[in-house]
Amino acid sequence: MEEVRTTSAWVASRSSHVKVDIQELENVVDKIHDSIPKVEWDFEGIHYFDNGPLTVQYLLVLDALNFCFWPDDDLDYDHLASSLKAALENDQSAFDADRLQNYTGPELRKMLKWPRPLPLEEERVRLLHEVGLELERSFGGQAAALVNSCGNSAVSLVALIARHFPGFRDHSLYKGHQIFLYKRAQIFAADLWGAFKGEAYGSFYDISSITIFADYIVPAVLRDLGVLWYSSALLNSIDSRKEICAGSEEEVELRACSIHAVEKMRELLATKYNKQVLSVDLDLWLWAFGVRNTSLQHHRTLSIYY
Ligand SMILES: Nc1nc2c(c(CN[C@H]3C=C[C@H](O)[C@@H]3O)cn2[C@@H]2O[C@H](COP(=O)(O)O)[C@@H](O)[C@H]2O)c(=O)[nH]1
Repeated sequence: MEEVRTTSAWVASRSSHVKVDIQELENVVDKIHDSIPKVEWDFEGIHYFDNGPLTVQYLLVLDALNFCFWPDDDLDYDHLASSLKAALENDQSAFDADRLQNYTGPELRKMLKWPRPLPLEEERVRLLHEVGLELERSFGGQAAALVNSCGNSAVSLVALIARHFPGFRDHSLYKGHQIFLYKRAQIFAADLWGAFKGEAYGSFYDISSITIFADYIVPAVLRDLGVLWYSSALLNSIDSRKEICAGSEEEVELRACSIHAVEKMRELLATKYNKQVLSVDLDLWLWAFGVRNTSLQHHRTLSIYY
């Protein structure tokens, strides 16, 4: 994920709406270095897990739909994860590749037990079809086969997903440069690692290469911690719940500076305190803090990527 790291750093070195406050970042690191909060994967108890290939299929479907909940005040990630789990428990073939290719919007809504159209529903359906079609065409219909072909490398898995599934190619243009963020592809690797506790389908020798997952929760937490500084215009937009356009400088800076800030935290933990920490662990700590603190305002961007 060198591209994610270097292109995010590139944005952070030229950004004007968002800045990483290195002094505040150091203060946070000084505070947490001897008791880095560890949050367990599935601390909520909402995910499907059977220790086998069906779990891999479930996680790929979950992460294909893991974006943009905020337009509906009542919808959140927990609801998605737990309703997909219930659907699979009720019908073990619900996520078979041929079934994925045929869901309609109303059927998806029914599966998720949601009484009204989902945010970006047509996109969600299209992305499900894309996953089903490509799984069938290249991996015998099995997400587990996709994972098996990456040689226990999370980096290869992310690259493979980006190559096969256009909907996972999370990138942006910023001042003419291509910036790679790969939120859903990376979170799929991290979910496997977390669910299978680093064994079997979750065994990756290079899990430390994964960065955080630039969504709309983590930037809000980093702002709350003082690690990210926002311009007053951006602060106003976020606090007044104004939509921020996908691909705008503000949006790219929010996401890229979040990635860069957490990479800097890791670096400091290693150089100042000799502590080797994974971005995946820092991400889960920050994200869990963010979703428990519902008063934090987050940026609102219509996007299929996060
Ligand atoms: N950075 C980061 N972003 C994450 C997650 C997760 C869930 N990961 C699971 C894995 C193990 C744990 O047990 C978690 O359950 C979801 N999101 C993002 O949050 C947003 C949804 O927010 P809200 O509208 O409040 O539900 C949306 O952009 C969604 O894509 C994460 O881990 N890291």
